[in-house]
Amino acid sequence: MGLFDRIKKAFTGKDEEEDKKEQETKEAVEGEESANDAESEDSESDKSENTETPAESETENEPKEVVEEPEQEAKEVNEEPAEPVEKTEEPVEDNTPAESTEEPVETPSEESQPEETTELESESEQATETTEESESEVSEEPEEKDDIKEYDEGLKKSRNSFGARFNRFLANFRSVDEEFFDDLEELLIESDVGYETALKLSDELREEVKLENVKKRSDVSDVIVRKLVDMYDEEGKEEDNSLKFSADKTPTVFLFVGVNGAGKTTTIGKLAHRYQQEGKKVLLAAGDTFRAGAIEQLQEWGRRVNVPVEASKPQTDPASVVYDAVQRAVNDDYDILLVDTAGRLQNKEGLMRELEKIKRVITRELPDAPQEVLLVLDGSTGQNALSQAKQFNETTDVTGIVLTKIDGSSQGGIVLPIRNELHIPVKLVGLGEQMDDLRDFDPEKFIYGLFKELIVGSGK
Ligand SMILES: Nc1nc2c(ncn2[C@@H]2O[C@H](COP(=O)(O)OP(=O)(O)OP(=O)(O)O)[C@@H](O)[C@H]2O)c(=O)[nH]1
Repeated sequence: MGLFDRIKKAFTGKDEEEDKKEQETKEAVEGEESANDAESEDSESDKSENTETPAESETENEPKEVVEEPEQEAKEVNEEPAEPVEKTEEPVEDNTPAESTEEPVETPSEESQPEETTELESESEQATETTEESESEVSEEPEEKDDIKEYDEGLKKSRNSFGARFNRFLANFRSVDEEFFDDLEELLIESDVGYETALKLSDELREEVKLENVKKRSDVSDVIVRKLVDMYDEEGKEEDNSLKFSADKTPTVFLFVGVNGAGKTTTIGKLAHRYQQEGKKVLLAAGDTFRAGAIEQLQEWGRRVNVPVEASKPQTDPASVVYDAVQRAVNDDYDILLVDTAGRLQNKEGLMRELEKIKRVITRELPDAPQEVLLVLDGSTGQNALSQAKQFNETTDVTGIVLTKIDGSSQGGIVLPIRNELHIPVKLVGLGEQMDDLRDFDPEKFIYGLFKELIVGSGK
């Protein structure tokens, strides 16, 4: 089952096939009803014969109920989107292996990442065993529920912005012709799904739309959103969104790169808080010795979350600060070292050389480190974030992306080209400025947050 259907089934209890069947039943019933009406108009005497035939009167009554039921169900789901959290267990169950089973069992990551995995796995089991009871069970797992809610709220602006564009596009829909595909490409490019993705999608849709014989507005909407969601799902089959940790007792090192103001220091502060709360020994390294104030900013975060910072004077060689930090992390048995770096130097080449040097220093001391080179991108900058990612990726071995400032941004759709065109996994998402506002990236919840009305409400 594709992601579109998994989300749909999770929130409405039925997939596209079931939906289609109901639609057909409904149309059949309506057809039958109008045929019956015509018959009864034709002849008053026939009317008595019809009502006497039990088989016919049954078919007239039964399907009517089938049609009414789902409509009501869908209404409820649309009105209270955050409620059916228990139902999200199903898509998560389908996708979990791709995301989390690859994590090495012995690594410390077990303590952070798999917390969710275990929770989701046990939820899945419960789901198959006791679907009826799960509503009350979910209330005992507020963390999961809050997580969905945060994605839901954080992506509201992105969702509304795409939804508004999409509705305008649908309002103009007359028939599936060349103008339709031109408008579709424009819509997708405007919506930041990425140029290549937009063209690929519209090409694939040409075929699919023909095959599926799309005529109605709701069909068009369904086919487009399904394709968008399933293409994203498909492109991510090999993607591992979990953070990697040291496989032995040596410290794990995460190196943070990205342009000024993207949110590196804030993300480091949030992560330090997370691992500190989990009982890990965390050290920060102030590797941005270039920007005035950057060291103090990191030290301020260190004080807030009660984590030490290895720092030196401004303008010192950042590689030497990082060297000191690695030595300290090894000698004092730290679990995690988070390294801040400069977002800008005199020129791009200089910056990239500096990053390479920092990386070499780390690897010389700890051959398996850094376990992650995390590129921090300001998610609210849309296409700009995408081109930054392309540039960084050309010169630095980026292992994952942190997408910040998704809260209040209308550019959440940027996750689509990041995956479809760059193939770098998003690993963390910033959903606010506070220390708790950082989430492990969950592609399914993110996609639900982006398109929920268009998926859940599709075909209605
Ligand atoms: N709303 C929101 N704001 C964020 C988020 N992450 C960071 N910010 C804000 O973005 C601004 C810049 O963040 P920094 O962490 O200083 O960015 P930086 O990449 O370290 O910047 P430099 O130190 O200049 O290289 C700050 O005001 C943060 O509070 C987020 O997820 N959501």
